Amino acid sequence: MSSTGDASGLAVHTEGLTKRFGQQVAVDAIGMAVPRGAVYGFLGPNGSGKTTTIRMLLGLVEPSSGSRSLLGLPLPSGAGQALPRVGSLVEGPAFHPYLSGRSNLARLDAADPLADPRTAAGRIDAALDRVGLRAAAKKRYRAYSLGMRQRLAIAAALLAPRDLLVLDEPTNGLDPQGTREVRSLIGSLAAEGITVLVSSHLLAEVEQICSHLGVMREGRLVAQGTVAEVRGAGPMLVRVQTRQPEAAAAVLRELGVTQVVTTVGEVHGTPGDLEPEKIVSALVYAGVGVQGFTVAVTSLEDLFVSLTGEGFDVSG
Ligand SMILES: Nc1ncnc2c1ncn2[C@@H]1O[C@H](COP(=O)(O)OP(=O)(O)OP(=O)(O)O)[C@@H](O)[C@H]1O
Repeated sequence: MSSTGDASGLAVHTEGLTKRFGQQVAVDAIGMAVPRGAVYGFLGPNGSGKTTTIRMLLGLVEPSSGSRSLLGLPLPSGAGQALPRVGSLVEGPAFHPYLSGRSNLARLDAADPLADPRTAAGRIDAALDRVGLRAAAKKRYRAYSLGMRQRLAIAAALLAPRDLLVLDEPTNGLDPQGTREVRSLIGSLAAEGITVLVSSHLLAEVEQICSHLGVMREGRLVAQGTVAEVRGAGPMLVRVQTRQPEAAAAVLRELGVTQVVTTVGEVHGTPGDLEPEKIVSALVYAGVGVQGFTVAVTSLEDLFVSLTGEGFDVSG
C-alpha cells in the first residue's frame, strides 16, 4: 500500500470505512486515497464490495463505521457542499425510450433544483458536446447503441460543473466499440482536470486509462497506489530462453528460484532476492546454453490473479 501524503490533496479519502449487512462484512475497514486529478481504477471481482463502497461515498448508504470525505469535505456534514461537485453513474438514470437524448437531458436538468432553467439549453448542449452526442441529440434514446446510452448517462452526470466523477462499471455490458467510446470519454474528461473514480471487474477495460489503481478482494482493499506502484509490488520474474529447459529448470531450482515453470524453449520463475547475474553464471557453469535472459516485473494481469484469487477476464 502506498503512502498518499497530504489528505487535502485527495478527492476521495476514507479511513476504516466499513459496511456490514447483518453478519456479512461487505466492506472491511478500507482506507481509500484518490488524489485530485487521478483516474482511479477501482477493481475487484463481482461481489468484492465496490458498489457498496461507492454508495457510501455518494451518501446513498450509511457506513457501519469509519470516515469518508469527498473533495476535502467530510461526510455527512460536508455533503451539501461536496455532492453538487460530484457527478455519478451508479444505477444509470432512468431514460425515456421514446424521447430524444436531448429531451431526456432536459427532463433531468429540470428536475435539479439547483439548475437555473434560463440557462438549461446551453448546459444541455455543452453536456452533449462533451460526450460526442451533439449530432445524435435528436435521435430517440431507444435508437441509441449501448455505447451511446452510456455516454448519455455520463452527459447527465455532467449537466452541472463537476470536480469528481464516480462511475460504477460504466463499461459493463458494452461491446468493444462501446467500451472504447466510454474509455476515450473518460480520458478526455480527465484531461480537462476532472478526477475520475471508475470501477470495473475487468482490468483490461480500465488499465490503459488509469493513473491509479485500488484492488478489492472480499471487502478489503488489497492494493492501492499508482499503476507503477501496484505493479512494482508484485514479484519479479526471470525468463530463460534455452534449448535445454529441463536442465535450466534444475539449475534455477537448485539456486532457490521458486514457481519454476518449463515450456518449449523457455523456463521462468520467481527469483526472490537472488541477483540475476548469479543465475546467469550458474546456468553457464552448468553448461546450459542460454539464448536469452530477461528479468521483468509480473504483468498486472498476473498480479491481479494473485491478489484477488481470480482472473479479471471473466465477465458476469
Ligand atoms: N443491501 C444489501 N443487503 C445485503 N447484502 C448486500 C447488500 N448490498 C450488497 N450486499 C452484499 O455485499 C457484498 C458486496 O457487494 P457489492 O455489490 O458492493 O460488490 P461489487 O464489488 O460492487 O460487485 P458487483 O460488481 O457485482 O456489484 C456482496 O456479497 C453483496 O451480496
